Amino acid sequence: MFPESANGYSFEECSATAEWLLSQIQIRPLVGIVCGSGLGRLAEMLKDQRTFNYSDIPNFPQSTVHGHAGRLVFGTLKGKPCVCMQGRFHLYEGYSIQKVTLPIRIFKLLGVSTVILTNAAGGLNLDYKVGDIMIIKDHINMPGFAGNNPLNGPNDERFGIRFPSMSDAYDKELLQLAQGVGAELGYGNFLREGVYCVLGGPSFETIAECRMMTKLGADAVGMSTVHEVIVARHCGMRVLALSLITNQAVMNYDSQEKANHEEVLETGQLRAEQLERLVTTMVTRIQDHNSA
Ligand SMILES: O=P(O)(O)O[C@H]1O[C@H](CO)[C@@H](O)[C@H]1O
Ligand code: HPA
Repeated sequence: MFPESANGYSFEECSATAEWLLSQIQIRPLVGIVCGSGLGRLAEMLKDQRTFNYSDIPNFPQSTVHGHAGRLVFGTLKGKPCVCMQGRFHLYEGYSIQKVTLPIRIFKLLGVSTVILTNAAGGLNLDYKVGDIMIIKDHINMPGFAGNNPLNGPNDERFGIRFPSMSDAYDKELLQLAQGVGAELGYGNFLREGVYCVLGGPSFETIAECRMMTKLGADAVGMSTVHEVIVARHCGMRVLALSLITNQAVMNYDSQEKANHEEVLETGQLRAEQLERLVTTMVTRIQDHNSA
């Protein structure tokens, strides 16, 4: 089955981690940010930082992937209190899906009401170019089809309901705000809106798999984010998610191209500044909501 399947953290364990963090910091974050592969510089935009290595936080898993520093950073973005994961967890690291998504529940217990997730993704849509930023409007959860869902196991109503809807996973108001801010910043010719398909990884996709995902309506493919979105929505936080298209998925048998993590990290560096500007400008404009 899946690693440590259905072994989540209890509400009390999550609360203990959140209370430990709250006892060390002055600020109360309203926005939670997750940095994708190679996109960790975003955390450096925070002012008056207080940083924790994941290894020092009770119950936290460790980052094992190059391009994911493994630090939780608290601070403000233009005065707005934020918490930022400089490095996320992935299923292929061998963690249970509940462990992968634990920080999202911690965000909730810290007082976060809006989550902004970023990721690096392969472009499936033939119109997409490397360096495009895709605002995620919907997802296809492949591990979910196989029964690997972060909400598996007993449901604790203190987090959320047993059967949460996902037709409203990506907040429409935040999506429009991202479009508006992107247009203002002059990102019109590389800002997209599309469907993200998550796979388990860590192997990249075959050509046949990429063709299949395109037929299913996916515009980009990656190995993260969706589990975090499900957990965030389950506990009532609003979600905005952005994919940086770091490489073109290989769709042709004649192609000599091969997906590789180095290219993913390099593209991250090229577009990091624009992505940072988009996220920071958005954060300053977000209206605070207590729940979705
Ligand atoms: O989704 P993030 O964390 O950005 O990372 C992406 O980059 C890695 C592959 O290069 C995979 O982990 C994929 O999911
Ligand atoms: N496939 C899966 N995950 C990814 C890719 C890809 O092409 N690029 C960045 N993350």
